[in-house]
Amino acid sequence: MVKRNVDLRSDTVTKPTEAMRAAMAIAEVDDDVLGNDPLALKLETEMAKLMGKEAALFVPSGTMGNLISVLVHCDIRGSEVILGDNSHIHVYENGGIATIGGVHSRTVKNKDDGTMDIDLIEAAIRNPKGELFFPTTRLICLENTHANSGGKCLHVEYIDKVGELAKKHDLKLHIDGARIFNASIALGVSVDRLVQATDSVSVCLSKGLGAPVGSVIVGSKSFIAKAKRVRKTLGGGMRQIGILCAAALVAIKDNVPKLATDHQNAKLLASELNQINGLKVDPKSVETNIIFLEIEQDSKISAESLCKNLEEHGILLMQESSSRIRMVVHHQISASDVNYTINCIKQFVCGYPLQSGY
Ligand SMILES: Cc1ncc(COP(=O)(O)O)c(C=O)c1O
Ligand SMILES: C[C@@H](O)[C@H](N)C(=O)O
Repeated sequence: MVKRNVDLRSDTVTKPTEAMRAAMAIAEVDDDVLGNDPLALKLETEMAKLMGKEAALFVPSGTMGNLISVLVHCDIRGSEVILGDNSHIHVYENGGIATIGGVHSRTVKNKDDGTMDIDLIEAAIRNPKGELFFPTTRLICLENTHANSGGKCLHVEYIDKVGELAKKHDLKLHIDGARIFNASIALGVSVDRLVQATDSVSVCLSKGLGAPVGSVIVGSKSFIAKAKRVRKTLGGGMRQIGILCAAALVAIKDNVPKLATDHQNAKLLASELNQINGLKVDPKSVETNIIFLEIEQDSKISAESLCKNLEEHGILLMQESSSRIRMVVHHQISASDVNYTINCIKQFVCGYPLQSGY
């Protein structure tokens, strides 16, 4: 069997396509801090329209997109944000909203479907009468799809309800939409309708969309004007970013249509994995491109030994714990790569002979 490279660590690992590189090579550029980079303006205009918001801003990363959004909404010291205890902002962004923004986090438990119970969100909102003791709640953050729940989609009805709750209490609503296009395709709901109730969204260009770098935040003109200042303060104002925006424009055109295939390949991988003794995956729980695989307790293998063995076959996975592995499918993973991966796993876990033909 011919060894091949199959990188399932994340959808952040994709390499620019030839079409992206060609667009980058001929990109017309200017100084974006001075507001003149033509492809940045084109990308921001296109993304604002796609997301149904007044304006957009290119930022270097999804982490910075979330940080800027929270800092704009919570621009008064002593502000508090309600967010999921298993959300990316709370778990993987170095507590930046606190360490840099002085914003206090009030977590609500994320349910298995990535949502937070709406009654618990409302209960977490501080009573203004207690202002002598309490921070002031100013923002609710959701995440769609929800990565740590396995790429679960938050439905538009739920987002609308949280939006109504935010309005009722004069709060803002932000969505970490790193994979919002995955949610849109999986749910069959347009992105602009999915985020209609929000005040801001951070959209990753460099995940499922496959661009090499960047995210875009969208919101009102006033929100984006403030966001541009915070971006500059954080050192995120860059110069000839048309080179990056050129690739992003290709990514949006070429790769949004491929997300459905990513989801199919993830479901194929999950259903095949689930048939292997000692491994546990719930194929029904795979809604988009992320799979969490559990190694059963009495299994003779561990997550570490499986990852190590597969690495020898060119397959890269993300080990989450001694018994848990994450696999993320993207547009540079084919059905044949999935079958190759399954073949290698079967050989290691069950001792099946490696089938040729891959
Ligand atoms: C849900 C989610 N939000 C935000 C981010 C941050 O994006 P970046 O890695 O570009 O900072 C990631 C992962 O990278 C993510 O999975
Ligand atoms: C690990 C995390 O930061 C990244 N967003 C990923 O999903 O790979």
